[in-house]
Amino acid sequence: MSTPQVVVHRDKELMAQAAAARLITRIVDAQAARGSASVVLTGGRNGNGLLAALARSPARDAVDWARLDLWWGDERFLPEGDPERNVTQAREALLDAVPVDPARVHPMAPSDGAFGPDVEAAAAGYAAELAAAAGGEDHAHVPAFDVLMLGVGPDTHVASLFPEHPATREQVLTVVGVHGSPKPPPTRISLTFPAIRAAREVWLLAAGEDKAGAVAVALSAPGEVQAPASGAYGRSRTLWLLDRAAAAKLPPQLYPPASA
Ligand SMILES: O=C(O)[C@H](O)[C@@H](O)[C@H](O)[C@H](O)COP(=O)(O)O
Repeated sequence: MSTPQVVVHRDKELMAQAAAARLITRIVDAQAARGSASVVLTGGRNGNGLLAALARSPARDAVDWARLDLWWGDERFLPEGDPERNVTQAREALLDAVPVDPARVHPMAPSDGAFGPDVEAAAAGYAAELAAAAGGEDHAHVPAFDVLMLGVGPDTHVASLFPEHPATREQVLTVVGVHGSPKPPPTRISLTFPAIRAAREVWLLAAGEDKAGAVAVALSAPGEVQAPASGAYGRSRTLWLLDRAAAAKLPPQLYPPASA
């Protein structure tokens, strides 16, 4: 379990730009070291804001897009192409603008796909895809993700792991169906904590004053079922990327000198 690091940026836009630059560098380093990289994307405004900033970055094509595996931390269980799906939004923000290898882009199933409306079957299908991509030395039957990104909800949820929900308690399966999500739509697919914690690095993104309470709770009162973001950590790094508004309620010892 890696101790959370906190980096605070002036505002939401700068946080997205700085996080995008950080992701480019992390991918380039992984590709230089191992010939490929593996990243888990998150939905939500901050996750998509990062992707949009990356699309505009002058360093964007330092990434070898054909040698990048892209996965999702969660997905809204909606029909293919629905504008509310995380993969739809990721494609609009970045993926349609870069030459990714379609075989290495791994969206979670839509509700009108191969598994039909059976969200548990769709979750099991994604778990099988992850297991097939895992190497022998990998943890939890998922690939050794270089970076797994997570937006943080105002209730401290990450992915589609909501406080006190069954999916948040799952300790065996790597992917589950989620019903009755407090954040619409109600039905989702989500990685679980065993899958999240198999990542080398976990980056949590939060901007805006509506996240200040969640950030302070998650970083000071660990209890992953009550505050799921507190249970999201990487094997070698856990990084909280915030803007000043989201950091405003952090205890002083956790609030570093505000970065640019
Ligand atoms: O499918 C989703 O909605 C996301 O994966 C979800 O976990 C999101 O990241 C958080 O709710 C934060 O969303 P915002 O960044 O929009 O606040």
